[in-house]
Amino acid sequence: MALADASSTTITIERLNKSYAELKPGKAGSVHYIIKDIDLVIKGGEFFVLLGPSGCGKSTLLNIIAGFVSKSGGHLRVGSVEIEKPGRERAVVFQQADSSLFPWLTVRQNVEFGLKMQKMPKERRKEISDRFIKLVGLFGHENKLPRELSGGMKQRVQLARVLANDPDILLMDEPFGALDAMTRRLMQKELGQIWRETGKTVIFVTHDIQEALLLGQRIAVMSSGPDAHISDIYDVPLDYPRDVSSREFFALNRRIQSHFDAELEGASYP
Ligand SMILES: Nc1ncnc2c1ncn2[C@@H]1O[C@H](COP(=O)(O)OP(=O)(O)OP(=O)(O)O)[C@@H](O)[C@H]1O
Repeated sequence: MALADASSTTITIERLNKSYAELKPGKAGSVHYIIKDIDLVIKGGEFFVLLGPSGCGKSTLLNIIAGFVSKSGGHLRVGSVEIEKPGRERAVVFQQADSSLFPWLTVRQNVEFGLKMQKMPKERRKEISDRFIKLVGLFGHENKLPRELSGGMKQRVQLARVLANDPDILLMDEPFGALDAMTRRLMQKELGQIWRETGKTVIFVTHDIQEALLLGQRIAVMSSGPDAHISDIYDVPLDYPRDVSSREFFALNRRIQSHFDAELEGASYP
């Protein structure tokens, strides 16, 4: 895999808004903002984490970057190109693999799907799928159908398929949220290694502070919605692989936790 050119994969977000028409009685005709006036620059090659409480708008922001959801205002550029729709340089790994895998295709056929669409010759496709099937630890399972796999294995197929397509930008929406603790840790390690090897830009959504600290170079904390915005950005100046038991890790964890505690104080569900 070639290292991506950093400037062409820098993501620039300016005063980005997403609003929907208000449906509550008495408010018809007005709009409510899910996210409001978000400004961010995510550098090419960066591992960037979006951290925030459930329902704050993380997936909405990620889906706008993916081009699946339209923005209501502001700007979003990859390199110098304004983004309005999905593109091959961006790929999404979803929280649930089930909705993204083709149930009638084997593991190998799922991984090779995008390459086949590009009309890549069979031998080259096999070389690539072999590499990523091995990388995610599914060697020996390549002829199984999704229904014959565990949840964690399906999630790994999804990751292998996305990586096989070699996008410059990986958009990951709580991709390990449904996995057991051990598989989750393994996948986090694999992802960290892949990122270090390839220089891809990664935007990783999570609500887990420890996961954010294990993976991210920077962690953007989103405020709880409505009108969600980036309330703070933390640099994580720790070497990889990170040691959860180190004093620095623990201190950062506590700092971010107290950020949330302060936000939660006085907050209530609508
Ligand atoms: N099509 C829509 N119409 C109206 N409101 C929507 C729509 N899609 C999402 N929302 C609202 O936007 C808010 C943010 O949702 P989003 O899925 O982005 O949050 P999230 O931070 O990813 O949550 P979680 O961590 O639970 O997945 C929620 O209040 C949700 O109800």
